[in-house]
Amino acid sequence: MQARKLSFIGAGNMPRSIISGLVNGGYDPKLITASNPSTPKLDALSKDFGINTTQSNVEACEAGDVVILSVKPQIMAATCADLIEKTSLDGKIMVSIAAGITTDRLIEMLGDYDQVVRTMPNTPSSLSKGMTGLYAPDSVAQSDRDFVAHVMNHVGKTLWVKEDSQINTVIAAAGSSPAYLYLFAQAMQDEAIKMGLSKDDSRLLVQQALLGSAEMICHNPDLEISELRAQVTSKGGTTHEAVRTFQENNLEAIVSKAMQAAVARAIEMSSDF
Ligand SMILES: NC(=O)C1=CN([C@@H]2O[C@H](COP(=O)(O)OP(=O)(O)OC[C@H]3O[C@@H](n4cnc5c(N)ncnc54)[C@H](O)[C@@H]3O)[C@@H](O)[C@H]2O)C=CC1
Ligand SMILES: O=C(O)[C@@H]1CCC=N1
Repeated sequence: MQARKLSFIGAGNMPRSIISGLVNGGYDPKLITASNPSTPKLDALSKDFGINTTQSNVEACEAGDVVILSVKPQIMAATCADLIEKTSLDGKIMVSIAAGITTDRLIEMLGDYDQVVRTMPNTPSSLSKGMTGLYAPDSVAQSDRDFVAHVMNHVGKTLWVKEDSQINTVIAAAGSSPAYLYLFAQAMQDEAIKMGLSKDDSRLLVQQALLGSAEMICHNPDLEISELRAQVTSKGGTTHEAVRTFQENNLEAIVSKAMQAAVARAIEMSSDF
């Protein structure tokens, strides 16, 4: 696929993860520009990945064929208003990674410019183990959809959803979920420390168990996740007791409530911003 110039408006954690995955995956850093009001994050991006940087969003926008709006949802409207006032978007594909900004709202923020793709990536993108959900309105050509997916495929796997609202499910299941898994990992590490192991040894046990379990899911697509669990759970054994404890304490209900809370917040954000 022919390379295009990419610009990131906002240079925080998420764009850094994507840029890291892109450059490490062979994307030419000279084709990438990022903007941010302050310089420390830009300096780090320039030093670590050799990309172009600027403190001007307008300059970054003008440098890109594909412009990835990577600011916090709260300032998306003001950021877009500034861009459309000071420069032309003609011919550009505008991509949002923001949670809780619907595609219709994004088009509105961009002065009815409808060449937009809404995406929802996650931070493991920095290791090219990311998961990105994508949605685009009918106005976006297939070649442009393919290019945006091609960019995000540099940093992991991609999944197109058919409706804008399904991006909220992507948020709950993949955008936010690394934090749930870190919470779980942290709780396990803390308990192993209480049981007498060092912090490093506890972390090693937990990280390798999570990594191996994720790989088991990936490498056994024909097995239900519940079957993988059954393989660990010897009758009358230790796992049975631990899983029974989770289930008696409603782990599934807690996960359901937490995912619903993420979706509810995304919906709330779409009316707030
Ligand atoms: N962190 C995550 O796991 C994920 C974040 N997102 C989305 O990514 C977006 C960015 O999130 P993070 O990178 O985590 O936030 P962050 O807080 O790390 O970065 C925000 C950046 O925007 C910069 N900024 C502030 N005002 C600006 C302006 N007027 N113009 C340009 N840049 C400005 C800040 O200096 C900061 O570097 C959000 O919309 C969030 O919803 C999406 C998926 C996952
Ligand atoms: O917490 C958030 O709002 C962003 C979106 C998904 C992950 N972080």
